[in-house]
Amino acid sequence: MSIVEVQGLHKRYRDKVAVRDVSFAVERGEIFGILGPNGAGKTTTVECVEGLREPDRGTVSVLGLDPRADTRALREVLGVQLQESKLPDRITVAEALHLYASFYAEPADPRELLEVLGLTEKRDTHYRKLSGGQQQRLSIALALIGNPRVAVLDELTTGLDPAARRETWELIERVHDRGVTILLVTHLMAEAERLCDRIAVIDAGRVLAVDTPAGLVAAVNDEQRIRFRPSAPVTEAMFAELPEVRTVERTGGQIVVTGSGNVLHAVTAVLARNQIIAGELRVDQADLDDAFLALTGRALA
Ligand SMILES: Nc1ncnc2c1ncn2[C@@H]1O[C@H](COP(=O)(O)OP(=O)(O)OP(=O)(O)O)[C@@H](O)[C@H]1O
Repeated sequence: MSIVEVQGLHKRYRDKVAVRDVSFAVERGEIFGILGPNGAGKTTTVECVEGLREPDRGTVSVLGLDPRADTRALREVLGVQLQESKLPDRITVAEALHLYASFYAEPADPRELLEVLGLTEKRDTHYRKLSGGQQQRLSIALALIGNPRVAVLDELTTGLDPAARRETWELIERVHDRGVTILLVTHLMAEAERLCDRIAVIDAGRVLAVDTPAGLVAAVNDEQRIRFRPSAPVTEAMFAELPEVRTVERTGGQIVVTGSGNVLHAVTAVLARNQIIAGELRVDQADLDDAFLALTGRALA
C-alpha cells in the first residue's frame, strides 16, 4: 500500500481552478517532491492531503485514512510543517516543543529532537530571537514532535540564505534516515534534485510528469555536448563516424561534439588513439531545468 494516495483531485476557489485531476502515490520511505512555480496548486494539493481543505472531486488517502473523516487518527501519523508558521514571540524553543508534544498520544522525545535539529543550545531562547534558519528548524521539529510516519514540508527553505538552506537539506536527509516518509513542496529545482527520490512536476493545477530526477531529465533529453581544444589538428570525420555522435562543429580552435549514450568515452578514445590531448574539456548535460522547460514550456523562475 502506498503511504499517500491522491486520485483525480480537483479543487476550485470560486471561478479559479487551483488543482485539476491531480493523481500521485507516495511510497514508504520516499522523499517525494511536488515541484512547480508559484500558484501551480502545490499548497492546495497538500492541504487536501492534510485534511485542511475539502476536495471538490477525487480521493485522498494517508496510510489508508481519509484526511477529512479520520482527523484524529491522521494527526497521529502525519506531521505538518506549515508554510511560514509563526509562533508567539516570547515562547521559548523548549516551551513550544513541550506544548506541541502535549497534543499527541506518543510524542517524540523533545530533547532528542533538539539534538538532531541542532537546537539544544537554543532551548531557552525566545522564538523572536532565533535566526530565520533556526526558526525553520524549530518548525521542522514541531512537524516531527508527534513521531509521524509521514511529514509534509511546504516551501521549507524559502527565505533562507544558501548556507542555511544547505543545512536544512542535510537535516531533511537526517529526518529521512530515521524512517520518515516525506512529502516535500518546493519551487526550487536544486532542492528537488538534491533531496527527492521522485518528483511530481505540477503547473497550472496539473501534474505533467512523475519520475525520478534522472528519469525526468532522460525523458526530455539524453543529449550531451562536449567541448575541447585539441592539442593537434583534428578532422570532423574522425568523430562523425562514431554511432554515439550526432553533430561535430568547429568554432575557432574549439571542437564541439554533441551526442548521446557513451559519447564522451567514444570521443576521448579516438583522441587517445591519435595521441591528441583535449584541452579545456567540458561536458554539458541536460539537467532538471531543461526537463522542466521541456515539460512546461518555460523556465522555473
Ligand atoms: N484561499 C484561496 N482563495 C482563492 N484562490 C486561492 C486560494 N488559495 C490559493 N488560491 C489560488 O489557487 C491557485 C493555486 O494556489 P496554491 O497556493 O495551491 O499554489 P502553490 O503552487 O502552492 O503556490 P505558492 O507556492 O505561491 O503557494 C493560485 O492561483 C492561487 O492564487
